[in-house]
Amino acid sequence: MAAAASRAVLVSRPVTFVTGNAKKLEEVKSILGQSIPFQSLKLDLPELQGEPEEISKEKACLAAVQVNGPVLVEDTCLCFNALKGLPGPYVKWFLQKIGHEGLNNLLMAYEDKSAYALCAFSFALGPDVEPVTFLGKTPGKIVPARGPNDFGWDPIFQPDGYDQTYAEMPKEEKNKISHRSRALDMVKSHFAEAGYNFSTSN
Ligand SMILES: O=P(O)(O)OP(=O)(O)OP(=O)(O)OC[C@H]1O[C@@H](n2cnc3c(O)ncnc32)[C@H](O)[C@@H]1O
Ligand SMILES: [Mg+2]
Repeated sequence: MAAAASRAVLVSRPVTFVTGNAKKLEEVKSILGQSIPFQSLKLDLPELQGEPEEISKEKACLAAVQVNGPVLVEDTCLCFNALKGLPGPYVKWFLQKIGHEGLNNLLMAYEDKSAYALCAFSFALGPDVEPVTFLGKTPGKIVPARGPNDFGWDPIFQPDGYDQTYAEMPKEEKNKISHRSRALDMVKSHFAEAGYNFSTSN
């Protein structure tokens, strides 16, 4: 282990975090701080249908071709246990079409309002390199919207152990326990173990 940590792997390009979502980028910046230097690229990548891990991996492959270098992407899901994990990766379209109230109404027929937020980060060193994926999960429940409406489904997701929704929490609090920060903890460990040393001069 100590040997792995002391081995430096020089990578001639900086890591690019590719997303079309400014709010995700804001959170990733504040969670990573200076721990992983990265640049960002605003691109709305096409997304396959399927399991979160596969969608995320495929996004990384497409991003690596566009960037022609190391990329980090993520795909976020909101999964309702009563609906066997749906809407999951399709929550973006549900949110756009039926909103917070519609998402709550999907659970009207069920007593079980439990849900989980899931983030699948994928990292690829470049095109033609198999991406690695890191999953972060935060359990909670779906509630009628409370708090500022500035990021996706934050107002209707109340994490377990809290009486505030993600939207009502101070950002630093959400970032300590969120699906995104849990997945990024694993990304950080992976980078530390691999000993990557990314050039930031590109
Ligand atoms: O370009 P990408 O990175 O794909 O950005 P996106 O906005 O398309 O994001 P996703 O495909 O991952 O779809 C996830 C949906 O969930 C929303 N979302 C993502 N993370 C969230 C979070 O932490 N809290 C609330 N909503 C979130 C996001 O706005 C989308 O509507
Ligand atoms: Mg997307």
